[in-house]
Amino acid sequence: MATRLSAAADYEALLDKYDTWMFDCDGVLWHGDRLIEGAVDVLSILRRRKKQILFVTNNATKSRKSYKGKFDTLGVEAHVDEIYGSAYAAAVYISSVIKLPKDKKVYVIGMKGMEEELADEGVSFVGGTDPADATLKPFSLADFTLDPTVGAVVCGLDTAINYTKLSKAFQYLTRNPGCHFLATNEDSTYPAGDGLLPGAGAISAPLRYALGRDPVAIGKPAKTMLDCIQAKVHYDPARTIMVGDRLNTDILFGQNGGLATLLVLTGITTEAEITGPNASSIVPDYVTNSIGDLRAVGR
Ligand SMILES: O=C(O)[C@H](O)[C@H](O)COP(=O)(O)O
Ligand SMILES: [Mg+2]
Repeated sequence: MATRLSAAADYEALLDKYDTWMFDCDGVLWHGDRLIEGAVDVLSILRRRKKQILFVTNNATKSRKSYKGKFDTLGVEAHVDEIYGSAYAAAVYISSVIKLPKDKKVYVIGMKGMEEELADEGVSFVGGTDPADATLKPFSLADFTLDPTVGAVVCGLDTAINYTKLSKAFQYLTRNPGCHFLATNEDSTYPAGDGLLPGAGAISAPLRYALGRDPVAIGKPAKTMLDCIQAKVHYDPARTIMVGDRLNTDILFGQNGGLATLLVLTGITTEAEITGPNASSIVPDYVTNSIGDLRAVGR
């Protein structure tokens, strides 16, 4: 049963209990480019209390560096080594776990962030934001030359998705022997500034259906994301809390990692999913309406 936080003492107790605070981003800190009320104040309270802060997002559209730019633009203190996105985790997985040979490359369905993280990891890639793939012309195999050096396809949120990209990825995954099929994350929806949009999971779904094969998913709730953080940061799981808006990614990720979990209701998960007859089997330790509620502890 989740503990519903409400009194100032509830939030004060949470601050006493946890030293490391992992924050999901979309739906917790912001919607698109619009900060959620109180987010900046709460982060500065945590910093004043000398808490360790990490940002853990499944959004693969930005690299760690470009997320740092977003934080700066929004006036939120953040340091690159505090930011862990699924594009970074996917690039590290390809370079350090799969150990893709240097003469191989990745076919990217995704945006600039994925390309930047692959480049930072020294992984060659094709596709992504290449203008040649950004076409609504019918795809013809007669015009396509298979690149035998493509050893992996990585699929993330791509707001310029089209039939050409899906068809090229399909060719590599069916014709290049051993070609890895990776998804940065599988969120079904994305809490944008003014409402819900299809998420990264909705981008890889056509491929998994056409292939009859599931990708290796890198982001939350997968342990891969936590492995990526643990390789860079020391924290005590017993004194760490994951703050998120989605039960089947953020909260499950925290539970898989032995962390405490705080669900906020400013993003994907609704009240009906945590109470009543159809409540999810994924039960957070704590629930509060918004991250801004932690301002109750005072400065
Ligand atoms: O569709 C996606 O990729 C995700 O919904 C989105 O990026 C979620 O990001 P997060 O809530 O993990 O910050
Ligand atoms: Mg979120």
